Amino acid sequence: MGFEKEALQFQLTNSIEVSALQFSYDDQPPLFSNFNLHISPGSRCLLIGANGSGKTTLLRILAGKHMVGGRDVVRVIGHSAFHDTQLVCSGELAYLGGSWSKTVGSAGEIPLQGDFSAEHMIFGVEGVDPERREKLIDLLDIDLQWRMHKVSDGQRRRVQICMGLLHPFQVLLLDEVTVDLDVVARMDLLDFFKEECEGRGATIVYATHIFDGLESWATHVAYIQDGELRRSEKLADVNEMKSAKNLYSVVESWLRSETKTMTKKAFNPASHVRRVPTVNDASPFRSSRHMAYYR
Ligand SMILES: Nc1ncnc2c1ncn2[C@@H]1O[C@H](COP(=O)(O)OP(=O)(O)OP(=O)(O)O)[C@@H](O)[C@H]1O
Repeated sequence: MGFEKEALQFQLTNSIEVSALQFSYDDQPPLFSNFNLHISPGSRCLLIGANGSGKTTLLRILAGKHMVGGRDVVRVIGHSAFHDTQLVCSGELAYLGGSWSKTVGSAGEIPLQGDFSAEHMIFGVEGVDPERREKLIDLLDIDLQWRMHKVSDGQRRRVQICMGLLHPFQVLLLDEVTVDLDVVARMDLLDFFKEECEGRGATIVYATHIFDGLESWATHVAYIQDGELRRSEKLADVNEMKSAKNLYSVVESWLRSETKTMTKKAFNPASHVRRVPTVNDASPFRSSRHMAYYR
């Protein structure tokens, strides 16, 4: 199936459209109920939310990894993310997730075991423009002789990222993949993403807890709380940004006000949504949304 990319590009108002999404994991209450999201072409959208708010799940749904309702619920560049498998096969929709064992863009599932070189991995991806491949190898400062089972986490991550970007994506979903990268690699990669959006009209959704350098990088923010979209707007329109030091402090204030709201709800006898905290909740081993700040 040919996608007639350029014709589509002109017609599309949104490269990502989520309409009335419902989703729950087995035997759990719904994580998303009537969730809507629209992201326009060329956007670099930060997906923000506390730990467990649903960012990874949403990105995986956008990546077509979960079937959710009919063909019109999740549309990516005009196609059903789940049903139109060509989206992923062609590399137009790429997903870079948090772990090496996950699907790497259009390259499929990457096995972890075995003594493979970086060269073997990277050159194993077919149908790639050699110039783009060289550019990425250079950008990510990859030594093709690296043995994948002997390199550091950050070096392994560079190879993973390189493979995921080999095909020129139209939509790229990033689930905190820059976490192991050093500052230079991270900034160079962010610059590359910016070029891809500005030059080719590509769209990026980036879930992260690290906000350094993102004020001037991101064009939009989408903030979710417990599976609900709280804000979705241009970064330039975020009011709090006008008086805040940086994006980090704005996000910190959003997440802190979540905690306050939750505490109020927990102590409100009329509320059946939140349970009242117990003594055990003071345990240092209990998961906390503020772990987000330390990642
Ligand atoms: N495979 C799964 N089965 C059941 N529940 C899951 C599964 N994956 C995630 N969840 C639950 O869904 C909710 C959202 O998880 P998700 O991983 O999407 O959050 P997140 O915003 O990406 O969090 P983080 O910032 O910690 O990465 C959490 O309550 C989590 O426990």
